[in-house]
Amino acid sequence: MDSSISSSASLSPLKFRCFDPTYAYSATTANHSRLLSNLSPRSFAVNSRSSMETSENSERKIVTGDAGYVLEDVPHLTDYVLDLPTYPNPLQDNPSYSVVKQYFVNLDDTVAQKIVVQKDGPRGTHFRRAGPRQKIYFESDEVYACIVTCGGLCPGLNTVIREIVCGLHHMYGVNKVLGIEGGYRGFYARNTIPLTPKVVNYIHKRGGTILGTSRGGHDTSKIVDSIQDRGINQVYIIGGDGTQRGASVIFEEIRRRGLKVAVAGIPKTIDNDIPVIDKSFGFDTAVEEAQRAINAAHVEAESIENGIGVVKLMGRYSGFIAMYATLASRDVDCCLIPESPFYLEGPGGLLEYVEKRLKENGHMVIVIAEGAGQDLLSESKRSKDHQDASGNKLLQDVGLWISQKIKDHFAKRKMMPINLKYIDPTYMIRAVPSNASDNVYSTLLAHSAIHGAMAGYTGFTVGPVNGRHAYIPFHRIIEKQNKVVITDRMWARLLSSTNQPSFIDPRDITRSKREEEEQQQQQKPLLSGESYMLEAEPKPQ
Ligand SMILES: Nc1ncnc2c1ncn2[C@@H]1O[C@H](COP(=O)(O)OP(=O)(O)OP(=O)(O)O)[C@@H](O)[C@H]1O
Ligand SMILES: O=P(O)(O)OC[C@H]1O[C@](O)(CO)[C@@H](O)[C@@H]1O
Ligand SMILES: [Mg+2]
Repeated sequence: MDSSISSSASLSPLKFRCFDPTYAYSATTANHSRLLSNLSPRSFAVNSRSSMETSENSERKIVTGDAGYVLEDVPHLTDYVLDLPTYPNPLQDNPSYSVVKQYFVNLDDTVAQKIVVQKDGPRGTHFRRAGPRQKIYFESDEVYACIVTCGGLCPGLNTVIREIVCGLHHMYGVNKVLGIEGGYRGFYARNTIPLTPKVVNYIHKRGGTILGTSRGGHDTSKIVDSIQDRGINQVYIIGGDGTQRGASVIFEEIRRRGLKVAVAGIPKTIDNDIPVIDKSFGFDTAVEEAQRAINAAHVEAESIENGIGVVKLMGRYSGFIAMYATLASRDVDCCLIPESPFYLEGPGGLLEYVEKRLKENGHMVIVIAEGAGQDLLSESKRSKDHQDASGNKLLQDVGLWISQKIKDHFAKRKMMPINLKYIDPTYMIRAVPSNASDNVYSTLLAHSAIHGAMAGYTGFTVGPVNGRHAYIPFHRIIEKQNKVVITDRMWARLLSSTNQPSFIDPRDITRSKREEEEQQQQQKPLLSGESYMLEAEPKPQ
């Protein structure tokens, strides 16, 4: 019996559920049929809920247990490839690792998404714990891996590349790793780079990605053709939400073709906008670097009468960098993020607050995330929607816009001369090498991805959930974005540290809370099993 099955089967009593009828095809094939034959036929329940946005065929492997326990499992090669042989994990003979007690992850280990629980509350969603398994599905000399980086830059990309190459080599004796140049389109339109531990030895000290990156150019069948033609059987895809969507489609096509190819996603996003995981690599480095710009803005503002420093930071839809840099700095008087609407004119508006701060303090610092206030800009400039090659909305420069608005306000009113300095460090923050903690974090992500692929898991993104690395099915990563919740304590801490007005109409707070509650309600059936057409019966003991 293969590892995924034994692990699932031992979580008894179990209820197997899926959300898409296409699951039936894999359930009746390969090893899963053996597992399912051990369960009551009624335990196979189908729900009419629509499948995820980008991959219509996506299946969801849901295992339920006692007390509202739910495992949102990831696919395994044995779901659709028949009779795959297994091999002992070479790590057990590795001098560095073999001394570790219980080095291999217990097949039943799962990681809880919700760790604050009540006595009688449901245990909630869990994910399969990441880490090395005793049995693996690839022999060392059989593996032909490739790595691709897509989307915008992020500190730590080179570290992840380095650690995939070195991890595969040192832990599993894999020598064939190919770097795909220039993002997804590199699979079919660019050269490849053979990657060895020697080639990647020093790359973690450099910013960017040695492989290059791009937006757009995702042609699924050409990409999978290239994977198939080259004989690649492990695909490591490093990128943000768009990239993970692309990875999900690639995985679906690979499964459709029945290929023994593991697809592992490593989440990269400087904006920290990927849900489920604790945080993304490079985020700490970005916040640290952002603080240097805030310090400069503060020094400039403080040194001159009525000085105003404006710093624009990245954050297209999520203002995490701005929020954390502001909280860390304590020199910021106002932080504006996409999640928190604001207005300029009138009582309680931004301009009134700027006047107040200058009168009280003689200077002020404003941090603004690039996605903040875009509705105001669009109104004033009547701009058309422009998109980048991946379909992401191109933003207007809110930093320049707000600086001009503040200048115009004080000029018009002839009340006090101001000195405004606008600093835009956005790309400087992205292009630096990762700091020490992001380097270690990136290493763990790379290793978790390798262990997962070697153990035959596929169609997953790896990342820490409450501090423990887990394998998360693609659909959970791409179904929504991680955003700052402005009704949470962290944003309240920020408001209290800057003393800025919340700029929010109390009615908006009520609406936001209601939306959150509704969202939780929508998820409830998944946790409690209420919406399933057939209720599963526990396996007879
Ligand atoms: N829905 C999708 N289906 C297939 N491919 C996609 C999809 N969305 C995006 N991609 C591809 O993923 C790659 C990266 O996407 P995108 O430019 O949005 O960056 P990202 O991965 O979200 O990173 P970031 O936004 O953090 O810079 C692009 O090559 C794009 O074509
Ligand atoms: O200019 P580029 O490379 O398209 O990237 C800009 C975007 O990439 C990000 O860094 C990540 O999504 C955003 O914060 C930013 O809007
Ligand atoms: Mg993105």
